[in-house]
Amino acid sequence: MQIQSLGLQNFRNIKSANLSPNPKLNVILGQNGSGKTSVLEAIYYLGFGRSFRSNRPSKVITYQQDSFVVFAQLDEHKIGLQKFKGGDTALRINKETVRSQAVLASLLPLQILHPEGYGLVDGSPKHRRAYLDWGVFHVEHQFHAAWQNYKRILKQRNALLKQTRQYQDLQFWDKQLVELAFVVSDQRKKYVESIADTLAELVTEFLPEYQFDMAFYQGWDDKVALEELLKQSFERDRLLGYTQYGPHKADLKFKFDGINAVDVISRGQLKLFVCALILAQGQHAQQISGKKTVYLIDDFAAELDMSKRVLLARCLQHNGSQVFVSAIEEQMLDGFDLEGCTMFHVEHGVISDYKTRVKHG
Ligand SMILES: Nc1ncnc2c1ncn2[C@@H]1O[C@H](COP(=O)(O)OP(=O)(O)OP(=O)(O)O)[C@@H](O)[C@H]1O
Repeated sequence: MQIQSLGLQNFRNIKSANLSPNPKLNVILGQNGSGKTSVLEAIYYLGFGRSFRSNRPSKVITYQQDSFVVFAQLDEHKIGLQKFKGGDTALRINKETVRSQAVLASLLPLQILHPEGYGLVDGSPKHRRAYLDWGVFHVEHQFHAAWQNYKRILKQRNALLKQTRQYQDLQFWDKQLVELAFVVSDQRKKYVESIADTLAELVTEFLPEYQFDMAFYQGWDDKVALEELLKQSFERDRLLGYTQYGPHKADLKFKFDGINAVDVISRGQLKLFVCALILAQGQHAQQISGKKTVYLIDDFAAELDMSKRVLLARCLQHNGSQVFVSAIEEQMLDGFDLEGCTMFHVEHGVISDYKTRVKHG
């Protein structure tokens, strides 16, 4: 998948911009606070319907404006998103209004690497579930509906837990919940198995000093059937006011030399590991669905020594995907082959003076 053109209106300090990105490497250069990350954030909005650095859309709309707009021409579709101060969202594909962000997401597989994004390893399990579900979503078409239905029924169950003292009142919901739990969990399990080799290869390349291992926890222990477990834990669930077991509690455990990743690796190694995780997903999605992932890399140079910058840059470029990378200065991009790339200069929210480097020979 490629973004052939990108338009922004009233997005943070960018009043208006129309860009024609390079099908391969796009470099976004600018001083601190110029608006580089905002360009990545705008693209991210198209793929995820939210920001990676603020959960309040009103913060993203340019001061004194009522909405922001981001639109892009992809290979075959034109997609657009408008967010209003009051919280409403309008989504469009080829000028038609669509209701679900999932439709846009399926057209634009996106991955991001940014300094606050290491929650994938050192944050709560919800980050790792989101990672897992991105992968399953892009290769298993039934997954999204099953997961949405599961979450809807779980909400009903949790509401009922607060109202009843009798397990019988929950039985009807639990039957449906268990059926959906198996669909969701089986697909996640298969996905983890299918991505394991690609991920292990990348981790070995980026962090050869460690023996890497990944394990999937589905959200409950297989020793007891989920239906039975829900019944057994009813009293405790009722006291807590939520359901303790099920796919909503799934997690991925990453270990290096048998020890939890967070207890072993440094910040720079964490960045490399997160990069291995997102590259593995992109490569796998491409093998299965043929769709290429677009990579957004914020502040490329931060926390990496030169040899690692070279390694990472090569990996990103050899992937053949479209990449958007931000940096303060061109010198910080050692490792990237800049021939043929497009450079955008951002200054006080104005994106200009871009040029495509001429490819020689
Ligand atoms: N809603 C808004 N309206 C107008 N300007 C905003 C809004 N939100 C943030 N800004 C400003 O937009 C600028 C863009 O910041 P952004 O994070 O994109 O910069 P950056 O180039 O990535 O900087 P850095 O290198 O420091 O990360 C900042 O100066 C910020 O003050």
